[in-house]
Amino acid sequence: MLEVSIRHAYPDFTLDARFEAPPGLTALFGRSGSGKTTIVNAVAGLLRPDAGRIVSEDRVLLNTDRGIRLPPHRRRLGYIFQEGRLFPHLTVRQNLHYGAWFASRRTPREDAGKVVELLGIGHLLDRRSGGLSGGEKQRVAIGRALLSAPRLILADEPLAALDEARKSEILPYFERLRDEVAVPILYVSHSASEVARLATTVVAMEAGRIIRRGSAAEVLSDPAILPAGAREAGSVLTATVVAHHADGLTELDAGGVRLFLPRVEQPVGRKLRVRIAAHDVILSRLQPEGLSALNILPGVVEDVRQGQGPGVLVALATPAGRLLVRITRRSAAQLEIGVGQRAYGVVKTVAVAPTDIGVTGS
Ligand SMILES: Nc1ncnc2c1ncn2[C@@H]1O[C@H](COP(=O)(O)OP(=O)(O)OP(=O)(O)O)[C@@H](O)[C@H]1O
Repeated sequence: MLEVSIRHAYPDFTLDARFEAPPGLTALFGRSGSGKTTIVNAVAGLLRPDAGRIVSEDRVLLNTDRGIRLPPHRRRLGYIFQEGRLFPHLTVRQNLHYGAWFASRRTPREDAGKVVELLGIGHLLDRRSGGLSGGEKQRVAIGRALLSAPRLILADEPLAALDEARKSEILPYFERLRDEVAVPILYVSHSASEVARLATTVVAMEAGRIIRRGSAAEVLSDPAILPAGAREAGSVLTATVVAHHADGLTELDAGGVRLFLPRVEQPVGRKLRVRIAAHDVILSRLQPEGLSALNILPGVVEDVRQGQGPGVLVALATPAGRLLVRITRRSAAQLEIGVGQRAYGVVKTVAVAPTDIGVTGS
């Protein structure tokens, strides 16, 4: 458990944030300038906040009331930056050892083997890190952070510098980190899809304050919380793999509703989290018939929220969870959408991208 309570004033910005991060991956989520990096820097010990208390796994890292402030190197943190920050002239093995050296021999030798296996970097050990791809570098950077035997991992926008293909290569390693390594992770991101895929807990920030804390499904599907803007709005449903069909589709069960997605390479019985972008859902007041779309979720309208632009965000309570639908104001008026009405959300199978489907952490 990580407990953070920080107050800090810059000339034009005041941070006043308090939250707890339980085990798993806690995403600090908010738009640029909301204060995410300021929090990470305070936890890392790189920023001396005006006032605050930070406790990681029962170790007090900072308590300004009691004059306690551990220096950065004694905080036992693993740091994963946006650009791997490896030593390019050293081999992967040497870069990894650097992490272990920092831990002053606290990492048992067999752990290094486990980390190398977890991240699939065994074949890269003798390569110079300068010659690796962006995705490979980032895997080594994760390994180096892990081998420093950290009590907490800080990851500040670790995927932001990667293209879409590299992102989808790295996301499963962060899932493994979350599910297989018992070290809490504080993960900074402004990407709703990344947070939907990885976060056990989401701490949403705006203008230096925490505006919401909860599970990815709860926070991201709250129409009031759209730090990334309405374009990124979407919901997170939990579903279980039921069958793989010969026509290339995977059938899922989401709270009793059948969903069909392009083939998902996960075994039958596996629980998944599926992000569905609000602009990929069609809303219907009547039960649709004769449609090509395979996924129809019945529900009740819970919330209708007008944005500043032409869009309206409708939250639909369905047996599969809360589904967000983005429609135009005109459609909302034509459909006479109102809270309490029955409606149907229609999701095209091919609208769900592979990066929007991940395994659940718990
Ligand atoms: N050293 C500083 N002096 C003055 N203001 C600062 C300083 N560092 C950060 N700020 C201000 O604090 C605010 C929050 O910055 P911060 O980097 O924490 O935001 P962020 O959410 O991490 O944004 P981003 O995603 O762009 O990094 C910004 O308005 C920034 O200009």
